[in-house]
Amino acid sequence: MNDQTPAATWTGSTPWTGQLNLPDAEQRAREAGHPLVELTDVSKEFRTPARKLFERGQVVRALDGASLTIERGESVAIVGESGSGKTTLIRQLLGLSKPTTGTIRFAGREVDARSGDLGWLRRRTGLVFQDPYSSFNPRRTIEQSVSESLEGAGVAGDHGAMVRAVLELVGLPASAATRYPDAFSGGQRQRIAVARAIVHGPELLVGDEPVSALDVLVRARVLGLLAELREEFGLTLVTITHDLGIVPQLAERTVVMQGGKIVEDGPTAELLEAPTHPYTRELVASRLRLPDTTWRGEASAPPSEG
Ligand SMILES: Nc1ncnc2c1ncn2[C@@H]1O[C@H](COP(=O)(O)OP(=O)(O)OP(=O)(O)O)[C@@H](O)[C@H]1O
Repeated sequence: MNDQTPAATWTGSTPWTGQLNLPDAEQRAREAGHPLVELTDVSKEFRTPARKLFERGQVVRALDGASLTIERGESVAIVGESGSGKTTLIRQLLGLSKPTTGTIRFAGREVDARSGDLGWLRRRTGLVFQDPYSSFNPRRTIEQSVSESLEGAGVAGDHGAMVRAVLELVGLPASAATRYPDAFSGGQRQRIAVARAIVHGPELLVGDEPVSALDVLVRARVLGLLAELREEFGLTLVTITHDLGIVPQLAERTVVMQGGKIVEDGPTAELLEAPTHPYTRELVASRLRLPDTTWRGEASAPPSEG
């Protein structure tokens, strides 16, 4: 089977039950006045290991006073050079790491990474990693891997049926559930990674370079899938990318990071057309000068579907 399937055309017979986990009317009313995500003056410092005895390691300020508000249903791209703090920002946002200073709120509720009780946030968020090859355990079936999100979010019910339904939702046959990752091409694995990130019905889907390992055609299809999921289920998307070329298709709003700071934040079209910060101007200019350097062929041949 090659990756020709149109994005998010759900033709399965089992309804995708992930959406049943969304907040009920009472909770929605309680949260109505709050943005989905709110970072206020968030900084994160790391201390690098000391090289000599009695010496203290150096402090790296990975995030420096970042404030960001994301409303429900928005799609936001986060761009910036390597080391600018993009991953650190989303790790704070998902409660995977505690900021040194500042606060993070999700739907008005404070995210405390040390509370040990972030099940509520796991249920409401999903994450897609960059590498479709290393992000799956080769010894676990697709059903086992995708089910992990349901277990992590504490979702009750028939996990097998939920996995099959979500696989169909992302354009794969339900029979993919019983196969192993090496049966799938890079693009198909990224569809499965999307399935794993949404199976439990999150409202926020975060992607850390989710398409940068894919060739241009497959990349466009996976971006199309994300756009359709957003439209159909009202998902909020936050996506890190190095590639300014995909930003117009991906997000109507772009946040530019440099040295741990958010240096520009605005509508994508305006930001690319008339960047105001010198660093954004530099990024846009270098994009225009360079060919598409991230192009790569698919690393495995498309398998045949028996
Ligand atoms: N656990 C850590 N310990 C020490 N320094 C860290 C740690 N995590 C991140 N850093 C440093 O913080 C800075 C920001 O890193 P981060 O990974 O957030 O950047 P990035 O923009 O996501 O980069 P890339 O695009 O390469 O993934 C970098 O200087 C990085 O070396």
